[in-house]
Amino acid sequence: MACNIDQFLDQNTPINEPLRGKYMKSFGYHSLMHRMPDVFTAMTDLLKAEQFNLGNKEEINDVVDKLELLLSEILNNKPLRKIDSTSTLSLMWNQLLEKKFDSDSIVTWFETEWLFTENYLYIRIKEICEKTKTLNNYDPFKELKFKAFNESETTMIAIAKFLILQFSKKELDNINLKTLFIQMLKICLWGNRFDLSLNIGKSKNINEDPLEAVVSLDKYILADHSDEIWNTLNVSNDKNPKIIDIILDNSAYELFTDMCLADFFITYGFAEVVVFHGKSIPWYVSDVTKPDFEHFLNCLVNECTSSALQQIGNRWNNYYKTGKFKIECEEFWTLPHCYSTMATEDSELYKKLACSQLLIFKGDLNYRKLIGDINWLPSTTFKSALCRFQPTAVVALRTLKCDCVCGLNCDYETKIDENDKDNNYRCSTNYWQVNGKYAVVHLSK
Ligand SMILES: O=P(O)(O)OC[C@@]1(O)O[C@H](CO)[C@@H](O)[C@@H]1O
Repeated sequence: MACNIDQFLDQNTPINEPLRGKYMKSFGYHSLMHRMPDVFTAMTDLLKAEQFNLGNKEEINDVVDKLELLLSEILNNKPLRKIDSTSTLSLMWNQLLEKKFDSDSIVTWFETEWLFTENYLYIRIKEICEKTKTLNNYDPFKELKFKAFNESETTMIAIAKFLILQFSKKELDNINLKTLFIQMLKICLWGNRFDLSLNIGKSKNINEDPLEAVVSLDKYILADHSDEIWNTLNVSNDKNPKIIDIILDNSAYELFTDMCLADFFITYGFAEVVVFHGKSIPWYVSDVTKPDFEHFLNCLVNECTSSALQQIGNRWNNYYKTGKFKIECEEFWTLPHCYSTMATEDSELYKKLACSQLLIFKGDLNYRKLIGDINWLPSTTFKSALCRFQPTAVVALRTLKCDCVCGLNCDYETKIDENDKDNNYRCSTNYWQVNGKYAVVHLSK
């Protein structure tokens, strides 16, 4: 053990409490103590490989040393410190750190709320790169995100061919339109399984048939509001222009599925504009930045050999050029705030989101921020877990990768027992919350 274990409790996070790494049976403890070394190894391996491309061996070695010191700080549960940078985001972080230092007697990696310290990790990584001459805009995860794109090409081609066929049909009656919507919604949901921070260093070839997967995976959805979301989409209101916002998660395959869903909204008139919200700095290994978004479109148009992907890529690139697809990377998404504080912490963003028909939050980290990273009782309703965050209709599409969940039907344990009765990998009581196998489709309006 790298740090004083007296500060740790051999239990899970207490009910209705925020997740903290000090609870040794929690995913936060496992992530900080055992997953972060893998994330750091992946970063330093990529940097060492870059030495021969960037020709700045000395500076890269210095960054590698600083990353190793940062990892040692985490594993030894050291106190957090302010960010040594003058960037706008760093100054915002330093205001939050000052408040934290004033309010909490102990501010360390494992004692402080895990949501805060895990988000803080990525601004510390940004600080290390920012202080260099040749790596100040370097994305330590870029190569991993590019590789993930190549590993998902087969499945993307299958979906592209399916979409082109659907879009070629003149008219879809309401039943077929709803069927197509739910297929796109669930392809988008399951696109969240492929998150590099969980599978760091392991290649994740995605070869499944996405349409078959939507059917076979339905039994792993523990709360499914797809029908209610469809009904909400069909309720007209006087908001103009019709905008739908997708708060993004991971690049590569997940981003592809997000754009498929966005194309459905544009093609069938549910939205005139889809606004994607990305991250302003490299985040959680595979989260989408604006360079990732534009690189992704460029890959589809110029690097793929598949005519279907080129056709879809040109279609989406045209949406992007004509303003039907927009990407915005507000600082708020790379601060540690739970979304229930958005109305006060970033009232401009809250007002902007209030103009939307629908907000679709993708993935686990967004979900955690939606529900305050609290260890709710699973039967707690999604609406109450949002703690009055409701700028407009809110959807969460999330595969469970972290031990906090809400809004589950009373039969969720029966479902899990039926699904996993033959598998002996039930290594812990909350294994189903952290292995990315189960999912929720929530709506609050
Ligand atoms: O948001 P995503 O990409 O679906 O998942 C983010 C994640 O990998 O990071 C945290 C653990 O480090 C968890 O929220 C989750 O496991």
